[in-house]
Formats: sequence, structure tokens, C-alpha cells
Amino acid sequence: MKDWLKDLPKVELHLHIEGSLEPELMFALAERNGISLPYASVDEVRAAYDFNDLQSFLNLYYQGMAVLRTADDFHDLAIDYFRRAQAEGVVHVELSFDPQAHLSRGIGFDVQMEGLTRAMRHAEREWGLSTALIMSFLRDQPAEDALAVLEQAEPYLELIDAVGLDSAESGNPPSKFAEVFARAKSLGLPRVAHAGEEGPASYIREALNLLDVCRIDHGVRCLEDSDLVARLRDAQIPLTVCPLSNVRLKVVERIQDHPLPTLLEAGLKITLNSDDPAYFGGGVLDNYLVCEQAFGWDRPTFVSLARNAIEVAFMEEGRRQVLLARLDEFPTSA
Ligand SMILES: Nc1ncnc2[nH]cnc12
Ligand SMILES: [Zn+2]
Repeated sequence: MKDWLKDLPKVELHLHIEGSLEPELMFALAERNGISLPYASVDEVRAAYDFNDLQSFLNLYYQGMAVLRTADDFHDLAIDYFRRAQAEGVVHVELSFDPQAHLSRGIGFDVQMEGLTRAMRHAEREWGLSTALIMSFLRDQPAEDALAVLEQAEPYLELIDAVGLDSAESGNPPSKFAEVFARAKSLGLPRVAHAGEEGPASYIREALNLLDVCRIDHGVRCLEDSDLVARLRDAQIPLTVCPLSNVRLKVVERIQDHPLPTLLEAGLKITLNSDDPAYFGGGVLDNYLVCEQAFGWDRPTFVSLARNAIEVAFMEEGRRQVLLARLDEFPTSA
């Protein structure tokens, strides 16, 4: 099954590129930029990745990304991830990035965009990996800051496929960003948002009603509101679920307790993703594998999850049809 899952053409819709920073690269970039790290070794970094909740992770996530300073750093970060992703059978990656987390450190928007888009072009050329870029706003920062970033992004809109909303969820409801997302919509940008990861089901409702999002990142807490589940099912709103992340951030205690089987039984449009693979113990393939081990899903179930992701990805229609055809031909008998 492992080889079969590896070969299955998989699409990643929920990936924070800063969360793909492996400790080895963190050390290499720290050295390149003359930055000293609060860790003596790669093993010490990994040992620190023991989280109680989303905030305890975010503290290390923002600390770790301080090694990213130049366009080459952003490029190398993304290339490092694309190389691993394509080797585990990922055929399309939608990477989100947090411009405010870099602007606040004095790293220009142009620097971030140059590095990331150069890596995206390289991935397409070198590995035939298609990519899309999601610019995320930090919900624990003022909405005015998000509006200012959106303004700064205007010369780059051709290169940005969607906007998102991430960082500390509790106490930062989607309603705070209604104006920002309305502006993004007026600029023709599709919208996604983290909701119902640590925050309540009502945040998912707000994201749909006030931000007009086409996908919900995480969304696992929708199960606390049966009317919302019915709405998500009827409209087939995709949820980008990240099982390993939910375990590591203690959204669920154990993978066996994860609501994924219930979400599937409810008829929701579910996709499997990695979120922050360097921090949560694995990429897309590992997330598929852990579900296979915990839930014993069969091959057609994994094919339908992979198909969901292709169907709702920000990709050219021609590319979508090619990938759907590949999936249709993919063998499902053992
Ligand atoms: N899982 C997550 N939730 C919210 N914000 C994030 N930023 C990076 N990873 C995140
Ligand atoms: Zn996320």
C-alpha cells in the first residue's frame, strides 16, 4: 500500500512554505546569513517541536523563519520542499506564505516574491510540478496591516492565485477581515481561510458568509454544528484537512480520535494535506499513510480524496483534465 500511495498522483492544497523549513536548512541559512540560533544541533531543534497547542507551535514557527533574509533563501526553502514533494508523488502544490511575518523583519515583499516565484518556475521546468501561490494574512495582526499588504501586492497580482487567513485563530474571527477580503474579491482574487482548527464552528460560518471563501483550511470543528455540516455538504465546500498537524497541535489527542471518518461519512469534500511538514512529522504521503494505518481506508477512498483535491485546486483547466485522466487510469486493484 505504501508504494501505491506514493505513486498515487497527489495534490497539496494546504502548505505553509515557511513550515517546510527543515532544521538542516535552518542551520545552513543561519550560517549563510550570520545568524545565531538558540539551538546547538539539528536534533535539539527537533526535540523542541513538542507542542501543546497552535500558539506554542506558532512561537517556534515565527522564530524559525527568521533565517530567511534574501530572495535566494526563499528560493532554496521552496526548492527544498518541492524536491521532497515530487519524490513522494505530489503533482501540484499550493503554497501559502505569510508576507507580514517577513515585512515586520524588514524583508521586502519583492524579495519574498522573487525567491518563491523563481522556485515555482524551476519546479515546473525541472519536475513538471505545477504550483499556485496563496498570500495569507495574519489574523492576529490588525486588519489595516492586511489591507496595506494587499495594496503592496497589487503589482504582483498576476503571480498570486488566492489570498488566505492564518495564524492564531482563537479571538481573531473572520469578521475582523471582512473589508480586506471584500477588497481582495474586488481585485479578482479567490479566497480561502483557516477556520474551525482551534476556533469554533461559527468561525467557519463567518468565513463563508463574510469572507466569501471557496475553501476552508482545516474546518474539523464543523462537526459541532449539524446545520453547518449540511451546508458544507450541500455546497461541497472543500475542507483542507491536515491529520498529522491536528495530532501535533493537540486538536485531537490521537490519530485514532481524528474526525476524518465522520467527515467522510457526512459526505463532505475532504482533502488531505501537510500544513507545516517540517514541524509536524511528515509531508503529504505521510498524511495519507497515517490515515491508512489509523482508519484502514481502501484504495478507492484514497483515489476519491486525491480527486477532490484536483477538482478544487487553483490550476489551469488543461492541467486539471490531464491529472483527472491520470487518476481515472490509476489501478485500484491490489
Ligand atoms: N496550522 C496553522 N494554523 C494557523 N496558522 C498557521 N500558520 C502556519 N501553520 C498554521
Ligand atoms: Zn495551516
